[in-house]
Amino acid sequence: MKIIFDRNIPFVSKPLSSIGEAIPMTGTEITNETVKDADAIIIRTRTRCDATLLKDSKCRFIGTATIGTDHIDLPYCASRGITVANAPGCNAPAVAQWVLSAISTYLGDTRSLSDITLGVIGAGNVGSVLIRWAEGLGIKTIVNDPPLQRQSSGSYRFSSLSDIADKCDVITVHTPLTRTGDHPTYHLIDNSFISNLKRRPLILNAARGPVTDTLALINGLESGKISALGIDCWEGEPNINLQLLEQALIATPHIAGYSRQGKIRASQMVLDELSHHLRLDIPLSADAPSVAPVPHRIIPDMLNYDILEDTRILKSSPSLFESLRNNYHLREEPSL
Ligand SMILES: NC(=O)c1ccc[n+]([C@@H]2O[C@H](COP(=O)([O-])OP(=O)(O)OC[C@H]3O[C@@H](n4cnc5c(N)ncnc54)[C@H](O)[C@@H]3O)[C@@H](O)[C@H]2O)c1
Ligand SMILES: O=C(O)[C@H](O)[C@H](O)COP(=O)(O)O
Repeated sequence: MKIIFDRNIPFVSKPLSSIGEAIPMTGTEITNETVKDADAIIIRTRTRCDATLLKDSKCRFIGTATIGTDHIDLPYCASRGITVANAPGCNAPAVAQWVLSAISTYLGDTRSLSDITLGVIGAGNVGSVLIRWAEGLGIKTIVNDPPLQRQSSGSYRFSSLSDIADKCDVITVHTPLTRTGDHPTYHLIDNSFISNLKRRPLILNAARGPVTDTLALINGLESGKISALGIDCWEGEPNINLQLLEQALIATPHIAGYSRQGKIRASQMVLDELSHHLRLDIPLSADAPSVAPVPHRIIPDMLNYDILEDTRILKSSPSLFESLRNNYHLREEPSL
């Protein structure tokens, strides 16, 4: 059994070595040539899994230690009988921590959290933790999620995007990146949405860069329709738009989900899925300490994340985008 894994995924090396030849590689070393004779690969968002990578490979399992799967050509994998597993929700609390820290930083001492209305677009794993924590902190929330609404889930009172544009002081996106289907999210936040904003909101993107249109964000800031931006996910990463970087209040190198707990959960989830795929009697266990349950509610003191320090570092060294991610100190999530 040969398994190739991204060397930046913590806590998997030992367990994988216990079941076969486990080879660590950087995301860019994982190529068609190197995966040809691999049975399984364990990757991050930095390895694009499509025909170019997988053609003529014997790989039948892809585990991505991430929430997002937009770097994987799912139809192609299905057509080749390749099982794909991700880590749903693994780092949702870390992203919620990033959003609430961004909002606190934006408000400073001038307004309190209970003064604002937060628009959450996408109420899945990340959005739902964020909504619960935000409401516990006294923030009013307005939720938009047409696919969830269509399933007539009773969890939220759903609103339209135009309601969000009308009523929100902060707007944050937590959708997958999709280009097809009934509700595509590519450039969901575009010139037309921004032209309808009524309250000069802070706009946050810790989902995927192309969910917001970079030029529309810059125009919105310059025209005064938007009062500030917080960007963790960028179009064209790692070659990000330097004007957007300069103008954003919060600017981080796609590390909103980078908590110690999130990484442990992600590693354990992909190992569980690999165990299932291989029908191992004893599931693989991540070589990591256990993680406390996610708190139902948090208090402001539990946010304790200096998002401006991460912003300062990226603004001073944008060309190090990828290396800042690879060497990021893993944050502690809010915990009781
Ligand atoms: N910045 C980071 O480090 C980081 C970390 C984790 C996840 N993410 C990204 O955050 C996003 C959300 O992750 P998640 O785990 O909550 O995903 P999820 O699949 O659990 O939830 C996404 C929600 O978005 C909704 N949605 C889909 N299309 C929509 C549309 N057009 N308008 C409104 N809502 C729509 C879905 O119905 C779903 O409820 C993903 O893009 C993921 O890749 C980023
Ligand atoms: O999809 C996710 O889970 C996040 O975007 C994740 O934090 C990206 O992590 P990476 O690919 O850098 O490990």
